Amino acid sequence: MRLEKFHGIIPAFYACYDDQGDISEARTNALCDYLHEKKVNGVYVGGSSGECIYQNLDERKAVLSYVANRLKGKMTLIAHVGAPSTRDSITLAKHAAELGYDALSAIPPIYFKLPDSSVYKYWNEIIEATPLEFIIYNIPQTTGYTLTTALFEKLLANPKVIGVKNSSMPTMDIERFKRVGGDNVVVFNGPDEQYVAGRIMGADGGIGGTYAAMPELFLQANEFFLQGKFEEAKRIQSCINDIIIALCSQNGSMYAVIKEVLNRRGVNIGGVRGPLEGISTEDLGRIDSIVTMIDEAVQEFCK
Ligand SMILES: CC(=O)N[C@@H]([C@@H](O)[C@H](O)[C@H](O)CO)[C@@H](O)CC(=O)C(=O)O
Repeated sequence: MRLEKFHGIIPAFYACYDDQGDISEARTNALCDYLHEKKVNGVYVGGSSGECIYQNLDERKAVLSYVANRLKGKMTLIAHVGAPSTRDSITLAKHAAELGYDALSAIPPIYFKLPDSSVYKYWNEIIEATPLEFIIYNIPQTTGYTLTTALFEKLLANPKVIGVKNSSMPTMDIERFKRVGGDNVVVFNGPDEQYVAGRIMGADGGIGGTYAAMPELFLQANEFFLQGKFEEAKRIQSCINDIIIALCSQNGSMYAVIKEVLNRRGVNIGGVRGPLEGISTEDLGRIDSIVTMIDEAVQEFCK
């Protein structure tokens, strides 16, 4: 199937900084190699987890280049090119197209509350800027904008629009988008806490911010789903949720905690950029327990 390359487990790629807080090519490569080794289906580069909102245009272009240079031909590559202005989004889109990304994606416009007509125009101008296919990014909790099924349907009139990454919390939204698009579109589950539920409601896979901290568990959850082992899928999701709650309950932001988890797992990608909070001394001991939770879950479920 044409869209099959977008199915499965697609981690949202993290920002990889050096010790001074600048984008690091070497650390970006290390994260690429780690995810390739884990056999994930693709990566979503430069989205929320990529801290795109805290990076300038040159930095975002550099990240897109480093990842493409390392992973092109090895897995599916999706470039998130949403930026405050249409102009910058198009610059990023053209750059991603030159690098051979498989698809583009973008959040709706941020900061000003704009009408549907402006959102439609924004996405369409990005879509028309390159030959690449496009995945809409619906994440109302951070953008304040909720994609309706009516606008989704209107966007799907353009054959370059192949799906939606849905990060809103109700799994019903996944069911509704799938209902509108059918087999010709790919719907990604966004909230990692309900990966299994999202799959049951019609998602073809997921793009998630915690996948890279525990790729084995999400790959296994996906396998359980595909094999129709719903009891096991429910149990692994429950374990994943305990881990996500722990990742989100520290003094440091979730991304800072995940980066330290990765560090303990042998991949140093630096810290986070302010205003995201870094980890505290108190967090360090608790992060040991989170790593243990992940290791034990991998032992239990991924034989
Ligand atoms: C609101 C939010 O950030 N949602 C995340 C989730 O993966 C989220 O990190 C996870 O479910 C933990 O709450 C993704 O849907 C977005 C994402 O991964 C990205 O664009 O990087």
